[in-house]
Amino acid sequence: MPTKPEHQPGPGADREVGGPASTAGVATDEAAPLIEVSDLYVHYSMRRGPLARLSRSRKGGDGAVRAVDGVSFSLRRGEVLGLVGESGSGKSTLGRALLGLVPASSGSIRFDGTELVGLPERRLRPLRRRLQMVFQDPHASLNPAMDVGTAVGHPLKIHGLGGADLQKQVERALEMVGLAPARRYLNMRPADLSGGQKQRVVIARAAILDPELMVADEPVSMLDMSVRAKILQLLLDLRRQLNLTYLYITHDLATAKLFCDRIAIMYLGRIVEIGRTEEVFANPRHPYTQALLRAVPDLGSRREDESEVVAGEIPDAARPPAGCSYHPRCPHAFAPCGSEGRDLRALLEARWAGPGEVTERGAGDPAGPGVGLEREDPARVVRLGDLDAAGEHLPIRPAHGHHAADVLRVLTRARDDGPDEPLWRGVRAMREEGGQAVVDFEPAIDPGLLDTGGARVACHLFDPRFDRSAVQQVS
Ligand SMILES: Nc1ncnc2c1ncn2[C@@H]1O[C@H](COP(=O)(O)OP(=O)(O)OP(=O)(O)O)[C@@H](O)[C@H]1O
Repeated sequence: MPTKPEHQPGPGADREVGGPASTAGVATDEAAPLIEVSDLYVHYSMRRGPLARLSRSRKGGDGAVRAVDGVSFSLRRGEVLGLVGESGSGKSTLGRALLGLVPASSGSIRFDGTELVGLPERRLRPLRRRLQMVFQDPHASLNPAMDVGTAVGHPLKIHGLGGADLQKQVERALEMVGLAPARRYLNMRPADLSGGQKQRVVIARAAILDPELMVADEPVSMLDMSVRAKILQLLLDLRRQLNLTYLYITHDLATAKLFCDRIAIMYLGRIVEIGRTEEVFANPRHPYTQALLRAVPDLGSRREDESEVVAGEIPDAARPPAGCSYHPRCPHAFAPCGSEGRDLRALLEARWAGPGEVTERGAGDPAGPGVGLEREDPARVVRLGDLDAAGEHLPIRPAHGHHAADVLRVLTRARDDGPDEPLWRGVRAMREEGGQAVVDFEPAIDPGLLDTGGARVACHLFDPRFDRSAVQQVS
């Protein structure tokens, strides 16, 4: 059973069909998107093995890592789209899926009109020449025993394109990536090259096939600062020379700003914001985009508080949060975003880890009724494991020796001490029923990408169906 409802698009949450400069709708080959991704899911099954059992028993998920969880976008020819997000957001998986390196679980990837999902390997093989990837670590991408000339010529041979002029093509490719004169490099091995030179060889090896789409997965993040801009410039030069289209995968917004026409911000398998680079940087809309931008020192104009980066950790993709996946970290989360038991548990545990406080012991407390200065360990009163259950109505059993009223006391105190915690905006009621405390949450609604007149954003703050007044008071 999925732990999260399938994507429920909000109004205007139709597919992303090309950037603002897109000529979608004009019936020419130039105007047609090179890549069109629709409702793509890539889940890694963890059905077997001890890790899967642990994952299922602890978290109650279906055991699948939802690495890409309903993604739609398109890419025009010659466009550079940046895919930005923290580690674990699903960027690499999405990039690999476009090239058929990991199988899609469902959805569609149309490349120049051909559906790639479900295409048999023998029909995918000829297309691979047109789809290339550059990885983060040039050292790991090259065989240390293979000289540069052989490495760069290798893909031509594999695709049966290595004719009599193979050597000339290799030299041309090397010179195209700035390794000139090419003859000087042909017999070198990776160990003879700097990091930047190695990445140039890797790029030459991809470019020699005259590809149309290049997925560049963190292509400069392992290089010295001094060469990063040069490699990015090289990729831009190749775009012009070869009419290349790029999907540029990075966690680094500063390079994305330099390199990309459009930016897609990815969070836990979803695109949460997509728009023209200038627009996203000048007016970030999604709270996650805003937090990412604040965390980039180079983009200091938006940085209000040194300590304010993206709070908390990216959640487990095997069991994404209810509603908006970003809600547990979002200071603006409100009723529809999806408060749930896990958020309550995190809040109680954080309180317990905080400074001591005056607590009132209930009649059933083993220490006897009274008042004391101590840390209030919620586990003494509440069966914390009950808080891990999903659903709008959360029954919570009192711990041994306690009553439902004690549980409600703990919860009420937590709320009174921090009424502005976004979690409480999603709590409709706390009540007693059949000897248990029950927390009723507001229904969690999964946000779809909404048109905001600039970027498209998956955030309920931009959905006119919802009353944001509770949020405005605190933001
Ligand atoms: N082969 C795999 N089997 C199971 N889970 C995987 C596999 N590859 C990636 N994952 C999981 O899928 C999710 C997305 O990972 P992915 O590498 O695509 O993210 P990313 O944003 O590219 O992160 P990074 O920047 O660290 O590479 C993560 O939870 C990751 O642990």
